[in-house]
Amino acid sequence: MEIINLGATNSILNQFVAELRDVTIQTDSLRFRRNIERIGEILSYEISKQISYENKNVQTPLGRASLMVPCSQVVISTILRAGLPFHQGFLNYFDHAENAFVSAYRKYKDRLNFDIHIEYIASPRLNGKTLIITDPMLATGSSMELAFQALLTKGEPEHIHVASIIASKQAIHYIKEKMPAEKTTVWVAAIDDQLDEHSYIVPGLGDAGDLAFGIKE
Ligand SMILES: O=P(O)(O)OC[C@H]1O[C@H](OP(=O)(O)OP(=O)(O)O)[C@H](O)[C@@H]1O
Ligand SMILES: O=c1cc[nH]c(=O)[nH]1
Ligand SMILES: [Mg+2]
Repeated sequence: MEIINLGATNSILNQFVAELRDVTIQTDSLRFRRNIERIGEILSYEISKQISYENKNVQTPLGRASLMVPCSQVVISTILRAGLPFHQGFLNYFDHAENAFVSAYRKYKDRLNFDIHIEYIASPRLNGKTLIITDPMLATGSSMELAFQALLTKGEPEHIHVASIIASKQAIHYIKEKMPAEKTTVWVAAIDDQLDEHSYIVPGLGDAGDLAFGIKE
């Protein structure tokens, strides 16, 4: 399984990640959502280099231009709710893509222990398609694994791109074990070393869903 950490190369991407993490900036929820969206756009561009292309002739006012254009059938899927602005970033570029949505939330058994619950899925058929699963945070990796399992009930994708912003080292190891190595590529903007006792990424950025949409009851 290929793991691509785009934050390891200097680019404007890291300014957006820094603003997501910064306690003095991240409370501006409009900027927080927009930064997530912008990172979605950057990851889309990078992922677009790995899909299939075909030749197309285009009639211009002055002649015919021959160029290579994407021909993969792309499905952008997102894990609610923090994934929503990230999804929009992908859709800004893959504007012809089909879309899928999966819900996942942590149901706490006590203060520290939880199970991930999936209650909702809306997806097209996935057979033979390029599936991009977007979620800004990969903490334990469980939400990603279970969302992927839920999506598999809709068919077998040809290739899977897992797209995230901050992943823990633990989540990277977990995803490597749980997802098909031969046809999964993982794209992240940062890999952080630790999880705290609540399974939040450290240093991470806090709770992405709450920062984007407000604290839930
Ligand atoms: O890797 P995991 O340990 O499963 O954690 C990561 C999940 O946590 C966040 O969602 P959260 O459960 O906070 O829901 P929310 O987006 O509604 O806030 C995030 O968007 C992932 O889906
Ligand atoms: O660090 C984390 C872990 C789960 N969900 C988040 O939003 N942040
Ligand atoms: Mg959350």
